[in-house]
Amino acid sequence: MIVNPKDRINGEITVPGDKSISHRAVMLGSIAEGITEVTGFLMGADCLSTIECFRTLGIPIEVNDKKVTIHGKGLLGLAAPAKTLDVGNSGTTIRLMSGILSAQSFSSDLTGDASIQKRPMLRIVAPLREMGAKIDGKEGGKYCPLHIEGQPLKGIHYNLPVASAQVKSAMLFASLYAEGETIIIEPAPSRNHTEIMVNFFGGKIVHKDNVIISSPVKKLTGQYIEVPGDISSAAYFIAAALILPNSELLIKNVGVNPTRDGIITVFKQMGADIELLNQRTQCGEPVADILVRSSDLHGTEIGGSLIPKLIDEIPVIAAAACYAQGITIIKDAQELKVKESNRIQTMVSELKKMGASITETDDGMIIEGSHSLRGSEVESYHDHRVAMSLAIAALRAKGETRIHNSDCVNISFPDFFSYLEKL
Ligand SMILES: O=C(O)C1=C[C@@H](OP(=O)(O)O)[C@@H](O)[C@H](O)C1
Ligand SMILES: C=C(OP(=O)(O)O)C(=O)O
Repeated sequence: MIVNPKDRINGEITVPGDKSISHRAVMLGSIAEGITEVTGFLMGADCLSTIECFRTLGIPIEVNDKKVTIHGKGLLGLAAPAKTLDVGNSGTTIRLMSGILSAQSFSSDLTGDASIQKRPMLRIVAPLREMGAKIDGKEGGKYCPLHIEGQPLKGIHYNLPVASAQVKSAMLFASLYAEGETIIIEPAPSRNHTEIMVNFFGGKIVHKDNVIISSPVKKLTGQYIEVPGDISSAAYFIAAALILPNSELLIKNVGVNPTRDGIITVFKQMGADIELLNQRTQCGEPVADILVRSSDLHGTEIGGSLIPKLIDEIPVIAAAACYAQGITIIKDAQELKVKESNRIQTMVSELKKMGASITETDDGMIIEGSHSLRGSEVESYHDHRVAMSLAIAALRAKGETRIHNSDCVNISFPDFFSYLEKL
């Protein structure tokens, strides 16, 4: 993809549906009784992988435009799969589904693409084993392919070693089937879409401070789910409107769950002019319209419990920080090393090619802003967030930027480049 500089973006947009919420709607819809209708579903490759996996497990799922209809068969209504479940590039799919599959009365195998095969799985394998699951994988369960032999499970008390919504959610899905309560303690709040949606389908998860208590359920009931726009996708256009002078952009219908809104906190900390309008709740999720105007950003420090609330937005924050006055320090973000690429390494190397003054650290990066970047040849490393973040950096660079392997935007935002073009 070739991106040329732009002096402003203006207008009103909506962004595609939230990826995390779309995955969970298919999973819960499949194990609920009756029909679940989902509007605003993200038709990105990751969520389509989740649909295909549940079809392989015998769940009829229809896809029409952005509406998905799931004919749920109840908690134990999934059928033994006739083939290995292929999660493609999606960490959320493999980790969350493992929680459900651990409790079934059949065996299953899960794998995915080259990137998924390098991502850590012991983080879910270990707690699921404690719950009684028979789950194994390559190198003793460190990596997929995973093999799961469904078993009766029991609730446990577990201190999460990393603030990961995927680990928490794998356990919460398993807890629906377990004997007794499952108690999870989080080191810092991570996205709570599973908790919200399980309760919306009739489950019982309570949350007090950093403790989450989930009780087993007898049944879940199909629901109508409206998926809001993904704040992780809105993030690219928020950043673009902030760094390009004379911009004003209204992004309508975006999920602003407080466990996901770290990017707004950080940009405001950097001096951004961002307003949340028309705040409301939709299927238990906070939603708003986001109004962004160009701003003179200054550097900031980002770390601690803010990191899980903006983990997927760090690449685009890094791109914006290149155009801020002064130094931005991002720390406590080691989790970036185990995403689709090592996002600390890949963002630092590619922004450097564009002339950024940016240094990799053990747990993040340090960016000295206000250097004007130059258009360059850069690489996405097949990581959708890296491709889109580089495109945003390119909008204010001098000259043309060529992003190699940019097709990976299909994972979470298939129309990303046509959005950019329209704006
Ligand atoms: O639960 C989810 O939907 C997600 C959780 C996060 O991963 P971790 O749980 O590994 O932090 C995030 O990076 C991913 O894009 C989606
Ligand atoms: C890390 C991501 O997703 P997943 O873990 O589901 O592959 C992402 O979308 O940035």
